[in-house]
Amino acid sequence: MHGNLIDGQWVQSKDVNSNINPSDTSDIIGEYARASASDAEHAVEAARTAFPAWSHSVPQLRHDILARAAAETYERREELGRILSREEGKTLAEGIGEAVRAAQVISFMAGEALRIAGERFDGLVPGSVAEITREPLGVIGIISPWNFPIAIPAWKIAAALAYGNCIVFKPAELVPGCAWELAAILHRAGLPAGVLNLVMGSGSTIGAILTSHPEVDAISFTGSVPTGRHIAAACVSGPTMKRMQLEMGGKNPLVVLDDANLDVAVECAVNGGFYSTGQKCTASSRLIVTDGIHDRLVHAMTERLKRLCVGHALAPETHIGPVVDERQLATDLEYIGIGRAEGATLHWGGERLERPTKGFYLQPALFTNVKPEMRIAREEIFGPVVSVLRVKDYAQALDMANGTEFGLSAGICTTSLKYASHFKRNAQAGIVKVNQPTSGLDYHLPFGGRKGSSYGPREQGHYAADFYTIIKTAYTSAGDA
Ligand SMILES: NC(=O)C1=CN([C@@H]2O[C@H](COP(=O)(O)OP(=O)(O)OC[C@H]3O[C@@H](n4cnc5c(N)ncnc54)[C@H](OP(=O)(O)O)[C@@H]3O)[C@@H](O)[C@H]2O)C=CC1
Ligand SMILES: O=C(O)CCC(=O)C(=O)O
Repeated sequence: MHGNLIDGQWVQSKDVNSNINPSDTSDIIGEYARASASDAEHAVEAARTAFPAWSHSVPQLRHDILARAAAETYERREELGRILSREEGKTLAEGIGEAVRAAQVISFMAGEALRIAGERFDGLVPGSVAEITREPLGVIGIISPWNFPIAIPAWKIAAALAYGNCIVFKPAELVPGCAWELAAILHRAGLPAGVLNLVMGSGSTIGAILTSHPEVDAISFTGSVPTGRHIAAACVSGPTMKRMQLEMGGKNPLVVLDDANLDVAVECAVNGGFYSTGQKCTASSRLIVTDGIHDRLVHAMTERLKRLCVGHALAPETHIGPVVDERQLATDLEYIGIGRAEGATLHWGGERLERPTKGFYLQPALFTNVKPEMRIAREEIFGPVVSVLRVKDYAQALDMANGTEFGLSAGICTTSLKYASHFKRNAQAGIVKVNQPTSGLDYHLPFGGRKGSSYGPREQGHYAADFYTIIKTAYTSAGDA
C-alpha cells in the first residue's frame, strides 16, 4: 500500500482508496492510504515545526533539491505518464507531455530559489534606507483537482518550496497515484522531514481540516467554483484569515471570424474543446462564430470529429480517452440532455460508447443553434461538449465572449491585426490566445483568470512569488546622534 508522507515518514492506514482506471474499471492501479483527521493534524504540526529551518535555508539547498526532483521526473516521464493516463484517462501522449511539463516547472522553480530578490530605496528620514524583501509565508495547504494530476501539484509545490515554505498537500481522491509519486520524488531528492507532507483523503474531511487549521497560513486550490467558494469562506472565518489562491472554472470562448484560416480555426476548436476529453478549466466550450464562416467551420469540424478515435487511454490510436469517472460521465450526459431539451441541435456525437474494456467512454458532442441564455452555453460542463453560437460580426462576438460570469481564457482566430489587437485588450479573461487553442499554457508565464474564475494572485512564472511570499519593508538609520 502507498502511505501518506508525514514528518518524513510513510504512514499506513486501515482506510484504503483503490485507484481505478477509467479506461478499464477492472484495472486497479494501486491501493493508497486514506489519511485520518489526526494524520492531517500531525502533518500540519510537522510542517510548522520544519518551517523555521527551511525558511532560513540557503537558496542553493532549495535549488539543488528541486533540480534533482526535476531530473528524476523528466527521466521517468514515460512511467509517470503511464500512471497518469491510467488513473485520469488522458491519452498516453498527453500523460507523458504532462509529466514533462511537471519536470519543466520544477526546474524553473529551482531557479526561482536563486532569483528571489528585493528592492532598496532611500528613506525619507535623512540618511535612512528602506529595504523591501520577500519572506516565506509559512505553512501552505495545497488542494489539487484530478484533471492535471501531476502538473498542477508540481507547479504549486515547487513554487511553495522554492520560496521557503512548508506544505501539507491534499490531492484529489480520484488521482492519488501521481501525487504519491511526486511526493516520493521530492522526498528522495532530499527534503528535510516535515517540509512536504502528503495527506491523501477526502475533501470534506482532510481538505476541511487544512482550510480551518490555525497553523495553516495559506491555501492554494484548483477545482470547482462551489468548492472554491466554500474554501474561501473557511479561509476568512478563522482567527488567522488565511491568504488564498483559488483557480476555478471557465466557460471559455473561442471566437472565429470570417477572415480566419479555416484549418487553424478547426485545429484550435478541436484541440481546445475536446482534447484531454474537454476536462480542462481552459477548454473552449463556447465557439462564437461569425456568419460567413459558420457553416464551413461546423462542416470541417464534424469531418475532423468523425476521424477522432475515442478509446483506451493507453492505446496508441486513441485521440480522446475516457471521462474521468461515472459521476462526471453522468454530468456530461445530463448536460447533453439539457442542451437538447433547451432546443439546441446536437449536430454530432454525444452518445455513450461501448469499448472492449469497461470504461467511461463518451463520443465528443458538438451542439449548434445554441443561444447564449441556454445552460449549455453558460455553465461549466467539464467534458467533451462544445456549443457553437452564431453571430453577425466581431462586435457581437466580443460582447458574447464577455457575457459570462467566468473569465479564465479566451481565444480568437483571425488574420486581422485590428481585431486581434482589440480582442487582446478587451476580452475579459486572464489569458488571451490569438490563433491558438484556449488551453495549453507555458510553464514560465503567469496563469490565472478574472471574474468568477479566479481569486488571489497568479500562479506560475516569477509572479508565483506574489502568493508564496510576504513583503517586508525594513527602515534603517545609521543610529548615530
Ligand atoms: N477548474 C478546474 O481546473 C477544475 C474544475 N473542476 C470542476 O469541478 C467539478 C467537480 O470536480 P471535483 O474534483 O469534484 O472538484 P472539487 O472542486 O470538488 O475538488 C477539487 C479539490 O478540492 C477538494 N475538496 C472538495 N471539497 C472540499 C472541501 N470542502 N474543503 C476542502 N477541499 C475540498 C477535492 O477533494 P476530493 O478529491 O476528495 O473531492 C479536490 O482535492 C468538475 O466537474 C469541474 O466542473 C474540477 C477539476 C478541475
Ligand atoms: O490549459 C492548461 O494547460 C492548464 C489547464 C488547467 O490548469 C486546468 O484545467 O486546471
